[in-house]
Amino acid sequence: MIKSIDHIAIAVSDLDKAVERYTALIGTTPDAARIEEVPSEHVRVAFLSIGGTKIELLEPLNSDGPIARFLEKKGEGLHHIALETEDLEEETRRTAGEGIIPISEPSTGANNKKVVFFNPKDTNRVLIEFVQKL
Ligand SMILES: CC[C@@H](C(=O)O)C(=O)SCCNC(=O)CCNC(=O)[C@H](O)C(C)(C)COP(=O)(O)OP(=O)(O)OC[C@H]1O[C@@H](n2cnc3c(N)ncnc32)[C@H](O)[C@@H]1OP(=O)(O)O
Ligand SMILES: [Co+2]
Repeated sequence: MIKSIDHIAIAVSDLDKAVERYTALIGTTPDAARIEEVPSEHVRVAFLSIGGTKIELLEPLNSDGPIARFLEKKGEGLHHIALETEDLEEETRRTAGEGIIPISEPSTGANNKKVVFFNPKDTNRVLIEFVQKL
């Protein structure tokens, strides 16, 4: 079952500036952001909590990954929506039954969570991530 919206992700070219801007917008301070690098996705990421969900700001670590490609082609902006589930395997089996198949096998995302992505072509041109706490 999908429980909640875990995060809404925005691709940015300068993470530190984006953290300043978004914490100013939300009404908190930059030290409220949880920042980490996820080399497997070629990103540096900041999470800002809002109520029960989060904004995820994504900056490319290098020119190889999906965020670098996205910025090059589309520029900064909304990148994906992540939905939280308690059982990623069960949920992806369920979606496969509906003809919606993940792009790749589950991998480890930020905060050591298990994540999987769906092709935006299958979801009305919005990239969807499923995420499970381990
Ligand atoms: C921090 C870790 C983790 C977490 O814990 O939360 C993350 O969030 S990591 C986030 C970054 N990782 C990913 O995005 C992984 C999944 N993404 C992919 O596999 C690829 O980016 C992609 C979606 C399959 C597209 O890759 P690729 O085919 O290499 O890029 P193209 O530029 O050729 O795009 C093809 C097609 O897809 C459209 N597209 C690309 N990105 C998006 C997007 N974010 N939202 C909507 N549509 C997107 C792109 O416009 C192309 O469309 P057409 O031009 O119509 O073919
Ligand atoms: Co994400």
